[in-house]
Amino acid sequence: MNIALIAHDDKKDDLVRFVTAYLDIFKDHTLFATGTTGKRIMEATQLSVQRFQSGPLGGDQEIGALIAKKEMDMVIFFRDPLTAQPHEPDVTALVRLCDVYSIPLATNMGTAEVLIRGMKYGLMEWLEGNPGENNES
Ligand SMILES: O=C(CO)COP(=O)(O)O
Repeated sequence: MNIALIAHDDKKDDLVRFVTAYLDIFKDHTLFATGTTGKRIMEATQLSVQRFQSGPLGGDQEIGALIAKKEMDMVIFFRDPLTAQPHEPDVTALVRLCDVYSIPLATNMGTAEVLIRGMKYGLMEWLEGNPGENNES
């Protein structure tokens, strides 16, 4: 599966810890990330991550473009609900595209745990190879 990993600054440590805890799962998937998040993950793990621009410089939109092209299967985006982001419209657009294409999206650790455990037990099979399939028009 193609998985996007994104975290706002105050949540980056949490995401690095999360990815490290589930390394045995993430290593079998193709990972994408916004610039700084991807750098942090690669520094902390042996994982290869395709990095885009930093979020404020367009990284969220680049990941959104992959969703629109049906090339993304899951988004794990640890948002910081307590800090205003200069690129909030980009964040909203990314979340919206996940809804448009029915892409599983975790915006916090609790939901991410459920998604990753779901993957482990094969609950995401309906998605494989068919991102956004149910929104074909
Ligand atoms: O701002 C972000 C998401 O909106 C994340 O971007 P970075 O990973 O480059 O910090």
